[in-house]
Amino acid sequence: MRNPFEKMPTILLADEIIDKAFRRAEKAASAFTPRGNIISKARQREELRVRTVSNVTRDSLRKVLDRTPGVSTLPPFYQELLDTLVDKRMFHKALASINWAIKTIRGLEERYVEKIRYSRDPKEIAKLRREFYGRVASILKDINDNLEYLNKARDVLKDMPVIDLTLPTIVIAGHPNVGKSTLLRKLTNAKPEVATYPFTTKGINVGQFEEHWLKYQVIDTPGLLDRPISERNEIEKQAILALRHLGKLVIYIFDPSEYCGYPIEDQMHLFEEIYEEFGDFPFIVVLNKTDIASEDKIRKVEEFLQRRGIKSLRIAAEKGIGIDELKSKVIEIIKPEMEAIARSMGKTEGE
Ligand SMILES: Nc1nc2c(ncn2[C@@H]2O[C@H](COP(=O)(O)OP(=O)(O)OP(=O)(O)O)[C@@H](O)[C@H]2O)c(=O)[nH]1
Repeated sequence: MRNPFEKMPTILLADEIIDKAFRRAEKAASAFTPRGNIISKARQREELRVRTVSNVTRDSLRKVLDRTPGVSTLPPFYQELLDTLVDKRMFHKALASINWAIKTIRGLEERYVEKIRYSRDPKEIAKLRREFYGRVASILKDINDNLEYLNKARDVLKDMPVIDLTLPTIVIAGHPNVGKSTLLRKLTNAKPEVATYPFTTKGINVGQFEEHWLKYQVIDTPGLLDRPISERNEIEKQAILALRHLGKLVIYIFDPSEYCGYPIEDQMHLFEEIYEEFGDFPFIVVLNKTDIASEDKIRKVEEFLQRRGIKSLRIAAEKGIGIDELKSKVIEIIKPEMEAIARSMGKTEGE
């Protein structure tokens, strides 16, 4: 799946829509040669103006609705993300106001066309058309704040990371500088895709890799799973929730060399927090930078994990040491899921 907001158009604001609609109506009226007596001509010309203004306005607004996915139609991951990036309620309200404007303008169009058709006075006919213009303009101005809001939301949402929701997803966690991006690069052949999020200055790294003929995905979210929960704000908590919807497996990285700048005691503490938060997930714990870490520190971390009944794997991501073994472990855990996907794909193809 691609970013569901990718196709969201630039949204014209009230003044721009009004200008465009009125200009089109004048153009249509000047190119049109009405027939009949003076009353009939006035009726035809003004009806054309009213219909054109209504059509152009409603088309502009409908385009926004058509190309913007409704909140409730999105998978949970994107719903959480939406709420993290923009206010889901405001977003929903803005779309609803556009819907309201379309319906109201359509209703007014019918009423004014009818009034114009019944009027016998060219002056009154022109006045009715002006009145209709005024009402359309005021409806658009009423929803202008919402249009502005959607435009801002669009700028944020169209840059959402392209994360494939159908792929089994591995979430990488651990303190900054322990080697998360290095490991992601080693696990995935692809150049990690980086998209910026407001909750992290660095963006999110996504890489995919293929084993046999099935793909899976590795995500590293700097700023999210690398600090104690007490330091996280609401937005970050929500983003973690989004990760929970998506992830299938957590790879937790320790850096027993402490070159990352965090003593192993801090790392153990953070591990406990993440382990609790993702308690229902399978975990693979790796000890990175074993090429430079002291055996003493490595042992300390291993013993800490063993006390909790957790096995760990020694690696040195930069040198590629232990990566194959790690991949096998990943496959072992994810394989049942991959097979299920393969079965469902086979089924669809066979049908
Ligand atoms: N000696 C050694 N250095 C490593 C190893 N893995 C990563 N590094 C180094 O550790 C530093 C941090 O690695 P990153 O992969 O950027 O760490 P990160 O966890 O992604 O960092 P943030 O994105 O800042 O959270 C870099 O200078 C790497 O070159 C390793 O196995 N051995």
